[in-house]
Amino acid sequence: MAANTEAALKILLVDDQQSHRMVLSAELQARGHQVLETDNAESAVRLFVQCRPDAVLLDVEMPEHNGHWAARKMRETEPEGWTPIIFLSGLVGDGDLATGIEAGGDDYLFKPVSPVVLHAKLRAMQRLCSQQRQLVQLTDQLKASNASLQALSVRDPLTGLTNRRGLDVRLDEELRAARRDKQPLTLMLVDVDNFKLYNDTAGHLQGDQCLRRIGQLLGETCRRPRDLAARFGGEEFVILLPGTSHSGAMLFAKGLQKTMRQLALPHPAEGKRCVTVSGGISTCVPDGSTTIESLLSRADAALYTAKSLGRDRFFCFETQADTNTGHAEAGHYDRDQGSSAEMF
Ligand SMILES: Nc1nc2c(ncn2[C@@H]2O[C@H](COP(=O)(O)OP(=O)(O)OP(=O)(O)O)[C@@H](O)[C@H]2O)c(=O)[nH]1
Repeated sequence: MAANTEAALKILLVDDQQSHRMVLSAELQARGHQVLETDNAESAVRLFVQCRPDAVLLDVEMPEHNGHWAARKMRETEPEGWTPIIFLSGLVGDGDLATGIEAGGDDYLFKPVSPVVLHAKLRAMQRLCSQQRQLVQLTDQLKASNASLQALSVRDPLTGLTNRRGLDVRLDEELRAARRDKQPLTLMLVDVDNFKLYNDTAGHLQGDQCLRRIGQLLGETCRRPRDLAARFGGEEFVILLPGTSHSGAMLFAKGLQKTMRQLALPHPAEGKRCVTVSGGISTCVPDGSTTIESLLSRADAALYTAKSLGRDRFFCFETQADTNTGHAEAGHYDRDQGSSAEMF
């Protein structure tokens, strides 16, 4: 490349007169630019799409379609991008200039083109182009940062589960969907038993570790795409099971208890063997009067009962069934929606 301040560009040169093209092309190539040439508007648009040049030098007066037409078409192919288009014209009227800019052109060069003016304009376009690229890059970075901030804002840092804020959003969505589709929705409040004792005996850091492990287990237990495990706060978790009936919820809870037993997290307090959890279940096909608060308060009441009955169990508000007494076992173990075993 010759000694100048322009970086090499890929330039699409469109002019129906071969002699003009030859002069300009030679001038541009002497400065190290790569030149793509064509003599008509239609093939110019095709080349523009195929080769994505860095800049376009576009004759205005051409047979068939003129340069303004080509500029319009080029702009249509890059709604979010911007490639500099400089018109080459023998016309000097204000009206022509305005029409060209209106059609998507950025500047005008009047024939015969002065090499000094040509390179000055190319440099100016390059500057604008690189600023625009930086802006696009910054915008992309900003979008990525926003997306990760958004993800962080709904994540509980200790367990990695969805936090209360994320839960509120999902609860609202699932409640609306269940109401609309007339499908059951199960909400469980899961609380670690005797956790104050755990902390008091093993210390808060060890307590955190225990919560992390339980959070992981709950997350892994929620296998269906719309199932959700969330940290409700403190040592309390929420499990949301869309499309899951009373019987399905009991089946899920029993499975969870089994996994907890297999995990056998030791409880550090004297007289205690393993960490257990209790759960309150609320299942309903929501109607117009069902709210997030009413679901949570029924699950909370059921959790209170589970605790009072001796902990290490799940209790269902609507059926008053207890996972440890076998009340709900009479053939109601199909978690799938629409089962004939549903109890509503
Ligand atoms: N380590 C740790 N402890 C927490 C966290 N959040 C809440 N806790 C503790 O969890 C304990 C909950 O105690 P309680 O509400 O009395 O419940 P519990 O001791 O589990 O008793 P039951 O629920 O009746 O079985 C309190 O000591 C809280 O300080 C946390 O993020 N990390």
